[in-house]
Amino acid sequence: MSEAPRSRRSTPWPPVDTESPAPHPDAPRPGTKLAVHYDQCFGCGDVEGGLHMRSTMGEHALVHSQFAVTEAHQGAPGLAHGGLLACAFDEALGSAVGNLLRRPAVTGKLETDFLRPVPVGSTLFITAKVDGVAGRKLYASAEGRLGAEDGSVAVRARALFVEVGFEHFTTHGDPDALTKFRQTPDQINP
Ligand SMILES: CCCCCCCCCC(=O)SCCNC(=O)CCNC(=O)[C@H](O)C(C)(C)COP(=O)(O)OP(=O)(O)OC[C@H]1O[C@@H](n2cnc3c(N)ncnc32)[C@H](O)[C@@H]1OP(=O)(O)O
Repeated sequence: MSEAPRSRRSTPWPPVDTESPAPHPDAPRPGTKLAVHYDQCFGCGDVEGGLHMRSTMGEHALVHSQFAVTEAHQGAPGLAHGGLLACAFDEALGSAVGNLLRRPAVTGKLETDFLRPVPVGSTLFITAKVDGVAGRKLYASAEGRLGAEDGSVAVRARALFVEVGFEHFTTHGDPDALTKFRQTPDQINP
């Protein structure tokens, strides 16, 4: 298959004027393996049937994640489910926002382009970056390549994350959320 056309994307990105994303002074150094942000997270935690994603801080403020597609992730026989691929990108994009900016945020909008089928047994190499910041609005994008860092692009995604206070998690989720984040080795924002 030839390289997927960028023409599938017609709208500008980020969609509003933004400032360049300045990495937080405490952002992990390039080469750092990023720890699980919450041990019960479906994307990166030690959850049965979860995605078990692992991420590393790269050069040039890029975050590299890997998603190994197993039989538990199928939609059609032998192929990854698109919703789970979207989940993998939500995780990878969130990891880029959380680790680079160290600002607690949740996904407001997530857009995916599925360019090639992703087979069971393959590994998707996802590279994510923060594209811009406009107040509480944090824009990020990613692409996933099949089998290797320089493999064919199979999926692209972009997302708006919205910065929230920690009361977002304690009010809407678990009142002990802050403690639970702190029990994990590397949380969203200590
Ligand atoms: C190391 C860390 C690794 C972390 C990895 C985690 C990966 C997983 C991340 C997730 O999956 S988070 C879970 C899924 N997301 C949610 O549950 C969020 C649910 N939605 C909300 O809680 C609220 O809608 C939200 C906090 C996103 C926004 O509500 P707010 O009342 O705080 O803000 P508001 O609605 O005023 O929006 C703020 C700005 O964002 C804009 N906005 C919000 N949602 C939007 C949207 N969907 N599309 C476009 N713009 C949007 C909104 O227009 C506005 O723009 P302006 O400031 O210019 O007026």
